[in-house]
Amino acid sequence: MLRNTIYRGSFARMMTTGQPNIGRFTGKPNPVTGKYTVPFIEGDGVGPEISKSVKDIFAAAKVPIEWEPCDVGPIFVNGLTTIPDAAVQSINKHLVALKGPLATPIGKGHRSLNLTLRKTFNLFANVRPARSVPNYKTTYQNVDLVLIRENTEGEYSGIEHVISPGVIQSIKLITKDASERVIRYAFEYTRAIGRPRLVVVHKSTIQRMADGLFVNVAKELASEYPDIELQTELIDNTILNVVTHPESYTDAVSVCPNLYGDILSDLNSGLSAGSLGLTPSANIGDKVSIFEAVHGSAPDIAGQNKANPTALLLSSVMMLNHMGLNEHATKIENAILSTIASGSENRTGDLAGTATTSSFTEAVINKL
Ligand SMILES: NC(=O)C1=CN([C@@H]2O[C@H](COP(=O)(O)OP(=O)(O)OC[C@H]3O[C@@H](n4cnc5c(N)ncnc54)[C@H](O)[C@@H]3O)[C@@H](O)[C@H]2O)C=CC1
Ligand SMILES: O=C(O)CCC(=O)C(=O)O
Repeated sequence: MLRNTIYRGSFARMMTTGQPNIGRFTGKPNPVTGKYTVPFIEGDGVGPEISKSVKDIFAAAKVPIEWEPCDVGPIFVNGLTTIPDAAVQSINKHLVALKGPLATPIGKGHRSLNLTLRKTFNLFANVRPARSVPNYKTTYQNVDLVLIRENTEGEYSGIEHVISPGVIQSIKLITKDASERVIRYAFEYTRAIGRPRLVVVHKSTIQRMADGLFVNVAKELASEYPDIELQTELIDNTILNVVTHPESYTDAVSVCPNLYGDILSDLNSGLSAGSLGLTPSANIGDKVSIFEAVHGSAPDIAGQNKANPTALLLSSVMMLNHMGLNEHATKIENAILSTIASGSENRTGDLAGTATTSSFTEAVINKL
């Protein structure tokens, strides 16, 4: 009974009671202050602006969290991109972090720090829910999509070679271990939020060995989850179905290899909100988890007080639920959703409103 009611009517609240058995938070508050320490990577571009919004709202809501600034500025070790030891130690100590967007230079300089973080902490599953906001009308209504993306390999393995001038080989690495880890998590997650269906999105007609392995692992694991119906779907069919009938996925969780998940989740954001500014995510590992917005550093609007902080705020709500601070999560989530629903003067430009990052933040604080 509980399983069918957990996810309904809430945005990003699926982790409240229905915690999967994998990747649970084991951190403890400081025994003296009663507060949890959470490393905060504010990020680039709009990162500092939307991070300030989170900090202001958390302070107003009296959330028992102390932020620890976390610098992940790139360091090169034997030519490989890595992050400072202090950041690794802080995140390993506190077992959780909140992260703003990190920009990646194109074609030169350091490798993506987003990927480096996911690899460093083995954050194997990226949970990306995309839901319509109640009373905020977009082209599509009642969209409620949950996507889990493999987060450590696939096309993001960073293995590329020049075979000969003008010929590049880029390797999509798929391993049984990583596939098993994310698909098992996806089964557990589907069960925990009370959905009856897990859809494996793939292209094994073409990527016969790589996606074939991913699909076969799912089929093998399915016998351990007789309460969940496993379906497989070619990615091109998924794209068409999700655009024409997004409501047909409201009883399902989807899981897919890395790049498909990156692309599909932006599509899901567009369908649910018409913007990237609302979609949160959780990068889950066995020990550590890092929460971040799906969007990037939005350099086109950085420093202009225009960014929508909701995606990072909802990521922080997912984090609070993950940490068991459910009441604070619900309070902040409700304040955000009712602010967005309250009219265009309280919505940022990406939602066709006139609010600034700071006026939206004020409005949320007034609704706490
Ligand atoms: N997880 C991460 O930290 C990610 C980082 N990136 C990095 O971000 C940089 C910019 O990437 P883009 O491809 O331009 O994608 P982007 O997500 O930064 O921006 C795409 C479009 O969405 C808008 N947008 C994004 N977030 C918004 C917000 N909170 N409020 C209002 N509008 C918003 C932007 O203004 C832009 O028009 C790149 O360096 C990229 O590597 C990109 C995606 C994810
Ligand atoms: O790291 C980047 O530059 C982009 C990362 C990204 O799009 C993602 O995987 O979320």
